[in-house]
Amino acid sequence: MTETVGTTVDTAVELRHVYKRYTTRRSKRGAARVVDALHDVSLSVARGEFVSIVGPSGCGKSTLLKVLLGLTKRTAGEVDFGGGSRMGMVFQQPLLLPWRTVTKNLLIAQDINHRLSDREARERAEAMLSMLGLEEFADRYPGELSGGMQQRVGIGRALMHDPEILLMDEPFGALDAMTRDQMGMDLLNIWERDRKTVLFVTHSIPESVLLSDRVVVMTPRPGRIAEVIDVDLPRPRGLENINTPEFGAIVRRIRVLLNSENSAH
Ligand SMILES: Nc1ncnc2c1ncn2[C@@H]1O[C@H](COP(=O)(O)OP(=O)(O)OP(=O)(O)O)[C@@H](O)[C@H]1O
Repeated sequence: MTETVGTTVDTAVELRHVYKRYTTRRSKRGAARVVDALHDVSLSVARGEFVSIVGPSGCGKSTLLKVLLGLTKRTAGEVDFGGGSRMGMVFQQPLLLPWRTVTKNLLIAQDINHRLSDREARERAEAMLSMLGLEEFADRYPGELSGGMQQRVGIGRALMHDPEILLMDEPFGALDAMTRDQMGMDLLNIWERDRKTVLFVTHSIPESVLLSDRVVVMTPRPGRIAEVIDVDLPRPRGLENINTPEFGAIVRRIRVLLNSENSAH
């Protein structure tokens, strides 16, 4: 591994002392409202690493992803992308266009920027559908798919342009518990294949432990990093891991951390 100053070439993204303050416009009577969403966040994510972010509602998890995406400007600090900054984003809702078929939904970005030849794009969409187990649904419309299938299309769409980093904001939050577990396993399978760097926001501590190499635990607003927990459970992992004492111990540790951070405020 070649070292450069501060980062290694194997760093996918590094945040250094990142702050985000939202300032809402002054209303007729009141003063401008200020919300400190991120406070001195420093984090280095290695290429191919799966990192989850957990923390209480409103602590700045989505803001962190938005800062990385460039959807919102950080107030201070630095962000470095070591291996390229092409990102794919998956939201809680799959946000598919109901009037386009599954294949055409995968091809949305292609139809806008024509980065690939149409043939290449079509082939990639086909390969994506087969990886997601959705070949038979290529010509169906989103409304004909279950919630889990729709979200799988959402993940496929984010992967279509081979992003260096996959950002996921509560991607399984709208699914029922069983589908959610299954989607976690599907995501792990996809990840085991090409080891994308993943930043995954979730409210579920077991989900974060099952999927991740490390779990970033954040404090209530303004979001700081309370601690980063290593999940050194062997891979490949499966749902049966959840019942092991090692798994339970890590879940408990994160829960205790979140509770103590909550009560400190
Ligand atoms: N565009 C905005 N303008 C003003 N304040 C904002 C804006 N976006 C977010 N905030 C505030 O910043 C704080 C952090 O929000 P954020 O959505 O990042 O939290 P979160 O941890 O993702 O929350 P949740 O878990 O509930 O989704 C919240 O207090 C929120 O109200």
